[in-house]
Amino acid sequence: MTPSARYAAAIAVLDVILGGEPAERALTNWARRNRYAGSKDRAAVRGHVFDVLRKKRSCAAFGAGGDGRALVLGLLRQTGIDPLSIFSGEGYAPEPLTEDELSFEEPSLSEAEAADLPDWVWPLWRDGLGDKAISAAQSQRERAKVALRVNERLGSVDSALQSLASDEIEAIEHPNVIGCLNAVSNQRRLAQGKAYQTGLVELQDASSQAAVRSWPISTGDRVLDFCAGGGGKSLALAAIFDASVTAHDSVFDRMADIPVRAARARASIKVVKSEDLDTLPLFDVVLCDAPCSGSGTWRRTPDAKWRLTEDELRDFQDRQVSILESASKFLKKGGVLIYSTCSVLQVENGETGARFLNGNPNFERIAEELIVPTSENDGFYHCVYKGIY
Ligand SMILES: C[S@@+](CC[C@H](N)C(=O)[O-])C[C@H]1O[C@@H](n2cnc3c(N)ncnc32)[C@H](O)[C@@H]1O
Repeated sequence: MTPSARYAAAIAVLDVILGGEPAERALTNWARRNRYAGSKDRAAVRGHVFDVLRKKRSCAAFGAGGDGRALVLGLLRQTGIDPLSIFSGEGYAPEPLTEDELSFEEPSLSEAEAADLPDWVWPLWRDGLGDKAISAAQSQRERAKVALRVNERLGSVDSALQSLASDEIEAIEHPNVIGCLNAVSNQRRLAQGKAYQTGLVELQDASSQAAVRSWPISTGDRVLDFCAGGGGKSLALAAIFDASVTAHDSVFDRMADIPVRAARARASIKVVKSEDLDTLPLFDVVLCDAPCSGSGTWRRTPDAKWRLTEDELRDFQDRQVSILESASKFLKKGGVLIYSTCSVLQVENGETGARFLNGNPNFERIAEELIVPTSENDGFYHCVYKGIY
């Protein structure tokens, strides 16, 4: 496909997404209907679609409209690509620009438009991030890095870099987070590469890695990962602390990959059903990596940024408080309860914690950190509570 044809395809997919279809499904359906598109074409179309979704508001302002065509026009204008070179009407290119489209004046954007956030989210974002609000929002307008955690039980950073290099995957050490690498070339080879297949590296964002490393966990502690999902935190806990990790999730099937991932990492992680938790001895540490809006990771799932509603955000807080309360029942007296989200909004972070502490005065907060999203890492919040009697 020519570059113009890829943009034309992106326009078509965006129109489907704007009609209400989730982004991933719209892209998969497009690829099924257009079998001639090779893997590079699919990756390019996907890249254009996600670039637009991350910057949908500013693209609409720069493209003077809200449909796929206007959004792609707005994207090109923001990225400095001459729209005339794409909207040529030749072959499978988008139709040439109309006179209206050609008469463009640079728009003046509101703060929320420039931040590419919904109007109602912007004040919450600013309250959560203070003087970092604008830079954090800008970071969510760009593609995320591909971050890896070196499994230090299986090898060193150097051995991981060498193994990746033998598969022609170039990686560099993260500037601030120990044991974290950023894959900078041939990222699509990772999953089949030796380093990943042998468990020497695992995909995990730098902010999650930094947070896990800071937690007060000792070798041999019994840790319950109460909201384990696919097991990203369970694997990091097992690798970093050599802890005995039990994984639980209210949706058991979400943990289906944990045994395979744990075997690859040579970690021992016990996966349990909700009804079996009561039969286990109480834990030294309980982690609640709770469901949330994902506002710190919106560059990865940009359509979620535009779908979130105020009611859903309040519902998240209610669920988070209830999860903390349920999970804390499995903690030993004096144990450590850790709460984390990949959100930067106080509604889901400090406010959730305050409600939990209000109803549970037998806990005190001993540490709290909001990791601000940057080009190097996602946003992440974590808070450590200790049982005091
Ligand atoms: C943010 S995800 C967890 C991500 C995972 N810890 C990781 O690092 O890959 C939140 C998980 O919480 C689970 N969940 C939702 N409500 C829950 C509840 N009441 N009890 C336990 N888990 C719950 C969801 O099924 C989801 O898998």
